Amino acid sequence: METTKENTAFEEPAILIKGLKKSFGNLVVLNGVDLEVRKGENIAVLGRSGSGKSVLIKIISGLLQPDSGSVQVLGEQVDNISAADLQRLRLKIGFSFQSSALYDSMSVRENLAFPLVRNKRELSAAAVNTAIEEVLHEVGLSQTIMQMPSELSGGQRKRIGIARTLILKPEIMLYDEPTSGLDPITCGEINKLIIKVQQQYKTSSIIITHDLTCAKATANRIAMLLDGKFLATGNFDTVFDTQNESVRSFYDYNFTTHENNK
Ligand SMILES: Nc1ncnc2c1ncn2[C@@H]1O[C@H](COP(=O)(O)OP(=O)(O)OP(=O)(O)O)[C@@H](O)[C@H]1O
Repeated sequence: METTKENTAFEEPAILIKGLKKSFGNLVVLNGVDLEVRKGENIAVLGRSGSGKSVLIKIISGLLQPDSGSVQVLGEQVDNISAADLQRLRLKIGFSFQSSALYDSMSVRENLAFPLVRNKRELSAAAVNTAIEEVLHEVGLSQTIMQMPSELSGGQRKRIGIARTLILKPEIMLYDEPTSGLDPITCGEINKLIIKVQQQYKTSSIIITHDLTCAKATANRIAMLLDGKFLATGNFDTVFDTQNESVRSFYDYNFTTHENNK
């Protein structure tokens, strides 16, 4: 499956961040971040451990307040939004957590029904069932409907976690390390699913990852977070065709090692 390439004409931005700053005490984490995620676009955010990637997505989803700067999500100013508007906006944002965040005591069916029953109370039982069947089909796991999370593989848990997010038909997807802890073949399947979600659900996505194979496969553009700012943004080959030592060492350490280990 092919990703849409960087020069595709995307519409207005889904996420627009300007001059974003965030510190914790003396620790400056984000120091003037600018980022535009266009509608329908997948952006991979790369950066070393502790560089502020998770802080960035927490600010985008309104879980953390920035110190200064402007954060616009689907036309709403998240840095200055009422609690009710934020709650409404969050329904349009899907999170795929590193841990998959499934409820272990619930079956796959119950895990998928949960967000619908909680957020779309108007839906009939039949409509809930149809939505569950559809989304399971999309992630290729129809057969797991009656299983418990403990009976699923790591890759299957990730897929069900993504399905649970997709069932609310989000406009934005935030993937936190979607391929971490998975073998290369399962990583490839998750990468294909991320592209399928982009194409089928028309989502705009931020993919936080250390896995450069994932970034290359899934993202229209890469953004490298270094020293509190996006040092380089562009398509994969452009970003890594550089003499910048920090960017090169990130590539050499992560990608060369990863590729050689295949
Ligand atoms: N609520 C908080 N209070 C204090 N410090 C925090 C808080 N949240 C994050 N930090 C600090 O901000 C820095 C960036 O954290 P963040 O979790 O965004 O890193 P990351 O780039 O996602 O790292 P990793 O790739 O390891 O997940 C870290 O030094 C972290 O300790």
